[in-house]
Amino acid sequence: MAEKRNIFLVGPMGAGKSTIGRQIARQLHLEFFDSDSEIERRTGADISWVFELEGEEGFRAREEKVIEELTENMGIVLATGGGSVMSKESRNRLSARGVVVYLKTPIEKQLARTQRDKRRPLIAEADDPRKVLEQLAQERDPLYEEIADITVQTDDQSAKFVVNDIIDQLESINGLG
Ligand SMILES: Nc1ncnc2c1ncn2[C@@H]1O[C@H](COP(=O)(O)OP(=O)(O)OP(=O)(O)O)[C@@H](O)[C@H]1O
Ligand SMILES: O=C(O)C1=C[C@@H](O)[C@@H](O)[C@H](O)C1
Ligand SMILES: [Mg+2]
Repeated sequence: MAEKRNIFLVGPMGAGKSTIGRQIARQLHLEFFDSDSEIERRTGADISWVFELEGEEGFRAREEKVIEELTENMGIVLATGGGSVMSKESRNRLSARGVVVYLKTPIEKQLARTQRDKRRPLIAEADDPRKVLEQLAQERDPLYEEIADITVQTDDQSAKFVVNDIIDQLESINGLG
């Protein structure tokens, strides 16, 4: 049997990491984790509450710890938070311990997909969410690219199409599929 490797999804807010990660896990019969949900489970508070109480710095420390622990697994799918790649330690752990899938998504789509969601305090409270997303993209795109083994455009493709595309690409990588 092929070795069970991890699949890690990275990319910006609204790229579809949680949605697509969950579907990949279901199709491949792997366990699914989401670093944002894990932080919420452990703290008993939602993401915006953690930001409010502990600041972004406190949230990032929790995120790094969750990624450190979850990447110790074997054979999971992990949807990471959009800013997790800001940590060099997390980038190292993600690229060493699984196949990294980058969901590349234009700002326009990110805006449309994140409109009614309170889980993203960085844009929920911004006067100009577009500008925030542009600044984050400038800073983070090179970091997503740096660790990506597979890059998938999620522009106009349905979540189902993106899931199948990723599974096809995973199958051509040694040890998966
Ligand atoms: N390919 C797609 N086509 C259309 N809608 C999508 C697609 N992928 C995700 N969505 C929708 O976009 C919204 C945001 O997706 P999701 O929460 O999975 O993003 P995310 O990458 O996990 O964001 P975050 O980094 O903030 O956790 C959801 O409502 C989801 O249903
Ligand atoms: O891009 C980001 O910095 C974030 C993305 C979300 O997944 C959450 O982790 C949080 O809202 C911060
Ligand atoms: Mg998510």
